[in-house]
Amino acid sequence: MVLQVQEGLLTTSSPRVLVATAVPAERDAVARALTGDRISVIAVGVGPAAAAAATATALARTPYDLVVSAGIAGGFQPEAPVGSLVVADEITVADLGAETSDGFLPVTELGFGTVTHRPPAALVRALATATGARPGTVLTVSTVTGTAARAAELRARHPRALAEAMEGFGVAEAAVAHGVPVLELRAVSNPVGPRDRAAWRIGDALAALTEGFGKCAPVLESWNPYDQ
Ligand SMILES: O=C(O)c1cccc(C(=O)CC[C@H]2O[C@@H](n3cnc4c(=O)[nH]cnc43)[C@H](O)[C@@H]2O)c1
Repeated sequence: MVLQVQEGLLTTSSPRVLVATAVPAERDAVARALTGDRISVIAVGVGPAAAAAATATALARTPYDLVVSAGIAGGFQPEAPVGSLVVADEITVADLGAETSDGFLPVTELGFGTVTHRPPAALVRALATATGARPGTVLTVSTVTGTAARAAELRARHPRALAEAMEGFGVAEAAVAHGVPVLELRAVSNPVGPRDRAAWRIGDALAALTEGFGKCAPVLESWNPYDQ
């Protein structure tokens, strides 16, 4: 719920929410769950750079109160099984930094920028309750993990990681630049680990995304941005 003054009167309305998916199939899965005109869904492209550019462009054109990065994802096993939902309490970029002989250094340890954005905690809890999504860290990667060794390395560096996808951090950077809070909600299509593209359960994950958004839309529409 958003408070506004119109012609001297204090009125309320639902927040305007922008949902950013990577590809049109994910956009359509989210849109299937929505009624009303307060939540808009766009496909912003694959990867953090495309996602940041398209999200920033959308935010520059239209004022939104909240941005949600959404779509399918790889799930770390056994915590995030295929078909389950995860909601990010931390959106962390996993491969922005420098490789050294002592291992990976995130950009923050090089003295630059940020690697994590934190969605509003009360809203994360409300979405987890409404949808059954598990809350935890969702990693953003530019390269889909394809080996057990890389999966183990990511989990060692990010013990709270539940899932990896490719857009959340880019969407979050754009949202933060516009002063707008951000969420990430993902449906798990595949385990993070050895590459087996044929085994991705994209249909099941898209169905879970539609069901999840059906449950979270009322929560988003009644959210008070002052309840961070
Ligand atoms: O081929 C299709 O029908 C189709 C339908 C919906 C989505 C796709 C994608 O390929 C989406 C790519 C998107 O998915 C995320 N993703 C999914 N699994 C992983 C993963 O294991 N590691 C990283 N990212 C993953 C990611 O956000 C991609 O942008 C195809």
